Amino acid sequence: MNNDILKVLYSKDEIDTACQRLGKEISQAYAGKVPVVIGVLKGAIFFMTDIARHVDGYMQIDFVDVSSYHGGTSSSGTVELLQDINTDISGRDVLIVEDIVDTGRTLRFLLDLFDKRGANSVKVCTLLDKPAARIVGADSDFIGFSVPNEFLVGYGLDYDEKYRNLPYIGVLKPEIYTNN
Ligand SMILES: O=P(O)(O)OC[C@H]1O[C@H](OP(=O)(O)OP(=O)(O)O)[C@H](O)[C@@H]1O
Ligand code: HPA
Repeated sequence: MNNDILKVLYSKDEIDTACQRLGKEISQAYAGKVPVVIGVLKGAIFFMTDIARHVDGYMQIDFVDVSSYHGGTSSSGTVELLQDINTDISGRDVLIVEDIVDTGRTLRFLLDLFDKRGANSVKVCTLLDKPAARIVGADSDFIGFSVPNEFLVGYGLDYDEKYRNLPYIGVLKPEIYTNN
């Protein structure tokens, strides 16, 4: 285990099992449809590619890059659109794929953006949901794990751009971010 990690919250096997379950739920929800599945960079890249392989049927994929955490463990409060999707989503069924919903600000921003563009439906799949940290209302339709209000890293989630490549999700030792 990486030395900066206090404890592993979800192992690679537990994440794989959650991806299989969510893949089934999504396959059923979109049976006969071709959703536009939009991964939210950068955190959701690992989850997006894993879950897509558990969904039956056709899908189109795209990515959007937004950011609101600038190196720290708390949201700046402002969501910046760094890179937009290339797909025309008017009349389409959109599935947003997130690694984590924390304050809800990022998800609220994306839900409003895609609604304004005339999507037929916009649903959300998140691996992690942190309800105790919610500041802005933003609900997900497909949820991997409901997590405690702690700062998590691994499997896409970073602190200061580090730890994204850990194969598990862990709690970062508080001294790592309090010393910086
Ligand atoms: O619910 P919120 O408080 O808005 O937090 C959730 C968002 O924060 C993280 O992204 P971040 O802005 O850190 O960018 P990154 O994915 O590139 O790390 C995460 O990937 C979510 O998109
Ligand atoms: O717990 C978290 N860890 C990493 N990035 C995040 N972005 C929002 N919440 C988190």
